[in-house]
This record gives sequence, structure tokens and C-alpha cells, in this order.
Amino acid sequence: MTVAALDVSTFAFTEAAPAKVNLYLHVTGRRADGYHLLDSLVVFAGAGDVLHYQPGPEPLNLQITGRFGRVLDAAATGADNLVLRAAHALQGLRAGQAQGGTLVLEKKLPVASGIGGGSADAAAALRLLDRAWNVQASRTDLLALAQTLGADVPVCLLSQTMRMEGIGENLTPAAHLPECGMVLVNCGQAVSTPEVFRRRDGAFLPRAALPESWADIADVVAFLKQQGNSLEDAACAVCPPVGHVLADIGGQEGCLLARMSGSGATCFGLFATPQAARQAADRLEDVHPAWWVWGGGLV
Ligand SMILES: C[C@@](CO)(OP(=O)(O)O)[C@H](O)COP(=O)(O)OP(=O)(O)OC[C@H]1O[C@@H](n2ccc(N)nc2=O)[C@H](O)[C@@H]1O
Ligand SMILES: Nc1ncnc2c1ncn2[C@@H]1O[C@H](COP(=O)(O)OP(=O)(O)O)[C@@H](O)[C@H]1O
Repeated sequence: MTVAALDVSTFAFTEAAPAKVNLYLHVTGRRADGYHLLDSLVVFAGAGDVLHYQPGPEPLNLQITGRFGRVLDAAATGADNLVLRAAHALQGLRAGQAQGGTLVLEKKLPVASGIGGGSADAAAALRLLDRAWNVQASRTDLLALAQTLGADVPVCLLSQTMRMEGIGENLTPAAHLPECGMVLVNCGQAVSTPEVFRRRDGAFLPRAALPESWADIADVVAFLKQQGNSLEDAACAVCPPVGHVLADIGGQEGCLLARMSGSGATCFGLFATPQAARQAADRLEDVHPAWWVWGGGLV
């Protein structure tokens, strides 16, 4: 249900759900069940959905607003929504903790776009409701719950720079990036993750030799240029506009690196400063008003 009338500024609890960005993503192998093993450096952008919660006597319900709320309505409504699935999973962790109230999800991130919007929403719901319901679940319990909700939910629960391996369950802290800017661009075409994995070909890539610290953003970019996104070619085949998006980001003044995130179609550009990224985003938005474009800093 998309509702515009609720005044979320009066809601007691708010939680950000930042976009996940895979700075590099190597498919390193394949499990017996067909899932692909990954090695990825994951960061979180200042862009994101926002989740609000007001406890109340009514049964727990979710309303969705925002630019992409309507898209999500068609794709995942009611109890299937990752926010409600996360809420119910958390209730299951502590019998007797069930509470009612209204959740409002401001859906600002494009759906099925490689930046983990649904995973970020689920993770935000776990953080928010753990606090609101005073569940006080341990980090281990929350991470285990997160894993049952999706491969990217554990990293989104932490929402900090991490190296992600396995299919998302192996997380190790990674050095924070030096101050830099990021542009995110999505052409508006949803991309199917299973199809992109199915179309991927080529050799498995090795695990990257990730440094323990960065001197500056040039150091980060030099490292990232030695890596790649193993799913980029497949995503370009499924969704040819990805190639144009990459060229347009890469052609922006000050762009240090342009690459696709996750299984696409969202692509990112790295810049020296958040201001340079915002300026590039403004220019891209002028030329492509139908695209979703964001520019700013990292979390
Ligand atoms: C590629 C990544 C990288 O962060 O990001 P997104 O593109 O989703 O943002 C994730 O690993 C996405 O993981 P997840 O969110 O679980 O993918 P799902 O949509 O549930 O997976 C759909 C299907 O893709 C294939 N799949 C997915 C993940 C994986 N490591 N190997 C796979 O082979 C499987 O066929 C799976 O059934
Ligand atoms: N709250 C939610 N936000 C986004 N997608 C959701 C949500 N709940 C369920 N979904 C479903 O999860 C799928 C993956 O969406 P999303 O996380 O945006 O993809 P990606 O990780 O590729 O960016 C979508 O097709 C959508 O149907």
C-alpha cells in the first residue's frame, strides 16, 4: 500500500538503510548447490532508504512511500516484504516480544538494482526493532537472523566497510576509505540477479590481495583498477544501457573509476571529494532526467 498522508516526523523511531556498493566483486568459485562464491569489498553510500516506526495497538503493518515505492508494491507486497519478514524473524527470537504499530518505508533506492536496497531495508528493520522492542539481541544472533533473510543482509546489518566472502556470510573488517565522493546511476531497468549469474562466463578470479590501509584515494583507485566486477559483462548483455551508463560516468570531469555494483544495473563513479561527485551527478541528471542519479559521500 502506498500512502502519502502519514507524518513520519512524529514517529518515535527512524533508521537509515544505506545503499551497499561492491567496489570490486570477484566470482571465485561455485558451491555444490550452484551458488557462486564471491570476494568483494563492500562500502555504504550516503544514499539510502529510510525506515520509520511508531509503536501502537494496531497489528504490525507496513506502508511504503517514496519514488520507488510503487515499483516495490508490484514486486513485493505484504508479508513478503523484507521489512516485515525481518520483523517477524526478530519476534521469533524472543517469544512474547511481539508488538504492534506502523512501519513506514521511504523507498528511495531503485529496486533490484545491485545496491541491496531490500537487504538494507531488512537490516534496518532488525536494528530499529531490536532497539524499539528492547530485544537486546546479541550481534551473533542478529547476524544469524540476517543471514536467513538474504546473502547481503549481514553486511547491511553492519553497514560499514567490509570484505565479504563466501556468498555473504564471511565478513571481515576492511580499512575505511579515505575521504572521497561517489556517484550512483541507475538507468531504470531492473536486472534479474539469477539471470546475470547464469550468463556469467570466463574463469573464476582469485581472491584479491586487499591492503590493510590506504594512503589516499589515488591508492584505492590504483588497487581497484587491478580488480573488477565479474558480473559486469553479463549484466551489459542482459541490460545494454549499463554500458552507456558506465561510459557517461567515466566521462565526467574528475571521475577516477567507473564500475558496476553487484549484479547491476546500478553503476558507481569514484571522485576525490563528495562535492566533485555531487557536481558530476548534477550534470548527469541534466542530460538524463529519467535516470536515478545520486552524488555525495560514503557512510
Ligand atoms: C550479487 C550480490 C553481491 O552483493 O548483490 P546484488 O546484485 O543482489 O545487490 C549478492 O551476492 C546477491 O545475493 P542475493 O541477494 O542473495 O541474491 P538473490 O537475488 O537472492 O539470488 C538469486 C539467485 O542468484 C544466484 N546467485 C546469487 C548469489 C550468489 N552468490 N550466487 C548465485 O549463484 C542464485 O541462482 C540465486 O538463486
Ligand atoms: N523492502 C524491499 N525493498 C526492495 N526489494 C524488496 C523488498 N522487499 C522485498 N524485495 C524484493 O527483493 C528483490 C531484490 O531487491 P533489491 O534488494 O532492491 O535488489 P538488489 O540487491 O539487486 O539491489 C526485489 O525484486 C524485490 O521484489
